[in-house]
Amino acid sequence: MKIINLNTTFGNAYSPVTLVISDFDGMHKGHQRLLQEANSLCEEDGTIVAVPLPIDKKEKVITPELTRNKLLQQYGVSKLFQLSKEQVISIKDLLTLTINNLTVERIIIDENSSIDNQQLTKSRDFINFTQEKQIEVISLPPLQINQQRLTTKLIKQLLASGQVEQAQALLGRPYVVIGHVIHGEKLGRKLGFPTINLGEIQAYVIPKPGVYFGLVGIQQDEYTLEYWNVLISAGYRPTVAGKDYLIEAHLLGFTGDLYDKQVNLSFLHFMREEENFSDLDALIKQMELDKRNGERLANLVTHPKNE
Ligand SMILES: Cc1cc2nc3c(=O)[nH]c(=O)nc-3n(C[C@H](O)[C@H](O)[C@H](O)COP(=O)(O)O)c2cc1C
Ligand SMILES: Nc1ncnc2c1ncn2[C@@H]1O[C@H](COP(=O)(O)OP(=O)(O)O)[C@@H](O)[C@H]1O
Repeated sequence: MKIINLNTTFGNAYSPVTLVISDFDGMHKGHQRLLQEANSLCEEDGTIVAVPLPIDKKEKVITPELTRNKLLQQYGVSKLFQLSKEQVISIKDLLTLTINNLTVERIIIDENSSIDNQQLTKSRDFINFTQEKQIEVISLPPLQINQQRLTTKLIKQLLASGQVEQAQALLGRPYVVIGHVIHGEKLGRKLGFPTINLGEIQAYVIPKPGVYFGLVGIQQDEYTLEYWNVLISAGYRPTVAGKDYLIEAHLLGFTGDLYDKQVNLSFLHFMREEENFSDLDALIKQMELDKRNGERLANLVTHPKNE
């Protein structure tokens, strides 16, 4: 997938194209449907260009840029119009620039996409502009799941309440956080439960504090990924007077050194609330119980390691 920066003028080199417009945060089933529609309408050699609408920089996201772009590519997008981090531009100017730089045959758009709190497809400017350029506009309504509109906000709410299975159903894949293993307080090993601590995860939506069952993928090299069942502790660690929200994971049955490795952590099942234990012995006792419960769950799931 080619990433096109909007500072460049491209003339009509890529004509004709289908633009798919959305915020694409989460790349959930609603986003996937927009791209499926684009794939089914495009000729064999038709080009699908994604235009991610900017997200408020303060907002936590489900899929940071790298993950989102990888998924866009998997769903058949061949070019991505993207703003650099420093670029500040209105949605209107973003669309004008994009459309002026390409020969756009059609636009597939999320009906909910809005500009200045107004539905984009209802905005006079958008209607006039697309009519003037004779661009077909296909506006798709949001998917309805159990009488609820499928939105990124809904998935964020599910994660905030620990409902990771429901989030997984709407994403079409588990909620995954990717980070590097950093050093912590080195207490885990003394308790008999060493944990990899994930760094560089500030951009992510944080799931409800608690203990989860999950899966970790460890990137060994470009071609090798290893999977392990994990107990994830996500939260503030009140028992050891932790301050910041932290995501850490104990790999079931693993020994070895994982510092600095890149890992992806899938949240599969919420096991229990995070507790403030009166002492470390009480915490260890509970972690041993978590381990037995985790091992039971591990026997219920299949994943690449077992296949
Ligand atoms: C399975 C598991 C369950 C945990 N549950 C709690 C908990 O309920 N409350 C808490 O304060 N910390 C909990 N923790 C976090 C531990 O306090 C933390 O892993 C320990 O302080 C080691 O930290 P370190 O990795 O910085 O050495 C849990 C950790 C694991 C692995
Ligand atoms: N089963 C395991 N699960 C997680 N980490 C393990 C495991 N076995 C060994 N390790 C190693 O131990 C480290 C965690 O030990 P810990 O005492 O919790 O230190 P820290 O506080 O730096 O995370 C991990 O980063 C990893 O390199």
